[in-house]
Amino acid sequence: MSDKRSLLPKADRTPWTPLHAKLHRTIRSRHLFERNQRLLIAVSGGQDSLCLIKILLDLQPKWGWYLSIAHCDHCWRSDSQANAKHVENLAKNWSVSFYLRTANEPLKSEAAARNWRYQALSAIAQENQFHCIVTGHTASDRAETLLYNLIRGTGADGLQALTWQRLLDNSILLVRPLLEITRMQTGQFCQDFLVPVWEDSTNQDLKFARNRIRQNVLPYLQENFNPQVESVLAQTAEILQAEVEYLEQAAYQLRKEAMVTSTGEEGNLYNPYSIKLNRRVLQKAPLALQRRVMRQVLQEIIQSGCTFEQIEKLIALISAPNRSQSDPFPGGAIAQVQGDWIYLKQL
Ligand SMILES: Nc1ncnc2c1ncn2[C@@H]1O[C@H](COP(=O)(O)OP(=O)(O)OP(=O)(O)O)[C@@H](O)[C@H]1O
Repeated sequence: MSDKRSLLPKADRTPWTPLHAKLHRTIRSRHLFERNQRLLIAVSGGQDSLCLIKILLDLQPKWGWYLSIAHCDHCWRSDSQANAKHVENLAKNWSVSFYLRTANEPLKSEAAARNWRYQALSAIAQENQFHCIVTGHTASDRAETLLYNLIRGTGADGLQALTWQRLLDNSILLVRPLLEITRMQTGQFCQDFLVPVWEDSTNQDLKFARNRIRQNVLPYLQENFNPQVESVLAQTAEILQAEVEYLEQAAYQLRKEAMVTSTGEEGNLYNPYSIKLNRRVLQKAPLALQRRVMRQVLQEIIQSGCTFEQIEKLIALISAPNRSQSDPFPGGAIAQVQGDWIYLKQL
């Protein structure tokens, strides 16, 4: 494995800007990266990820990172191959190693494309000893995600969905260092320093909900309610992130307590076939934590997301008469009250 540092010749570096200073500060204060770390940067060719890689290349001499670029060709658009070539050429110009993954067949939906992309990026990272994948999600993406999930009804967890760091399935860390920088700022940066952005034609396509939020809803809110709507929504996501983390930890503790049997023996937290919850313990807890415990438990037995109604059915059992039981949940499990306990069983 070559460990040639990706170091831009001085002439190719952009001058130090407030955006450089901001990102440098964010990385340091949030401990996003360490010195000399190997970082795999996911570059679509759009303004956000190009701004990201350009600034990271400029910061590289201070941090000693080894930077590489990964691009995923979804085969979605007629120009996707040309897009990939464009990113490859930029990587070559910047003397950065480049990894490409191409989908075997066109991906049908945004969600399918995203899933495939994270799998592809993880595979590249794993094969090439990167423990960290870096994406160009911005404060604007955060605001859009918050609005999108609010409309879908995901609750606080969905509203804080774009976090600074997230562990992917294979223990590779996904890091999003641009969450305090808006799309307006990345666009201005690329324009000022002639960064050749590849315009993604699907960004204009209003058949995608996210584009309608970006192009119709947010400008409307900006004009008619609050010119700073994007920043305040991103800030709300930041606040919610800490609150959700706190509540999830508290719920985990409560669940542990509720699973301890009268003999002091601990129920198996991870075995969906042996879940029993103590109603006396749950009755004393606030509703917010009761709901989170029930959601954690349900997700394990259903093996996917659960609905508000399903959670509320379980909540009702906390104070229901003895022998009450729920209707079967998807997958066939039911919940049943036996004295102080709620048992969750596969039928
Ligand atoms: N085809 C791709 N190949 C590699 N990384 C990608 C690709 N598409 C998106 N990403 C990564 O995911 C981030 C967010 O993706 P999203 O779809 O919101 O961005 P985009 O509008 O396609 O492009 P950009 O964020 O670069 O302007 C990007 O900033 C980039 O880091």
